[in-house]
Amino acid sequence: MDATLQINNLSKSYKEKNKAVKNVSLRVERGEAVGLVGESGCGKSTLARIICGLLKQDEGEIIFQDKPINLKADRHKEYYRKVQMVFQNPLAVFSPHMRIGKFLMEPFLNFRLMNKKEAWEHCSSLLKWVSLPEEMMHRYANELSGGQLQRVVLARAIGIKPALLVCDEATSSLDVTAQHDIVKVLMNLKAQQSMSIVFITHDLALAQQVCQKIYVMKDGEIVETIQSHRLQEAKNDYTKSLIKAVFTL
Ligand SMILES: Nc1ncnc2c1ncn2[C@@H]1O[C@H](COP(=O)(O)OP(=O)(O)OP(=O)(O)O)[C@@H](O)[C@H]1O
Repeated sequence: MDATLQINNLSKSYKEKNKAVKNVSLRVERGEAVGLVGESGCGKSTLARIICGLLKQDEGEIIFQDKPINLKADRHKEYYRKVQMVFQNPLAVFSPHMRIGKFLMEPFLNFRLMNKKEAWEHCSSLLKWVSLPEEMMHRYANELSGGQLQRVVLARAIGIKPALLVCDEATSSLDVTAQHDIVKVLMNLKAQQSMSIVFITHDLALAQQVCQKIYVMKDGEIVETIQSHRLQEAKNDYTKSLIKAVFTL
């Protein structure tokens, strides 16, 4: 398989936190969904922000579609299009009085991928893709629920056909039904497109549902890599404790 993303020996410290990410290596194949699972504070978001080019690593290398990433160089615009991110809180993404249509159309117009009419039509069809009615193009963000807004965010991210989608606790703020809707969209995506997904969560059961492969992270390090269907064969004690917590529930 071709790798969409290869990370080699990545480390990052903050002034207040030495080695929030320690010597992390991981690989995401084309069309593969990979889970990054660990408790709060283990470094998942730091890693996500580095992958998305929002933060610079101290050490290590990111190879995207066979080329090392240097975001200072002229490839950054292309990178920001090819790598899309969905964060935990959709409310933080919208200003309340922004129309959904305007929000959805923005990247297509900014990247000059379409004219206004084409973008409108394309975005209306994206809404259908995430099971929202087309008339929502006219609605304001503050008229939608958190789950509906997150589906809009997801529609925009996948609409420009990124090679890599990074979901950082994208379902954590949602109720179970809304969470299920988002997972359904991701599963459909995986089935229909060759997009790769990095799915970041503290919820091992959810990661197992969405991903083929899971990286377990603790205190900034990857402590185990395991295929989702082989979770029961986990060797690392921390992974075992996460599994036990799921089954206790
Ligand atoms: N901007 C920052 N400045 C200083 N320390 C930070 C900063 N961002 C994160 N940290 C610290 O780095 C460590 C890793 O944080 P990070 O947010 O990456 O973890 P996480 O696994 O995503 O946790 P959560 O799920 O709670 O967001 C934590 O100890 C955190 O306090």
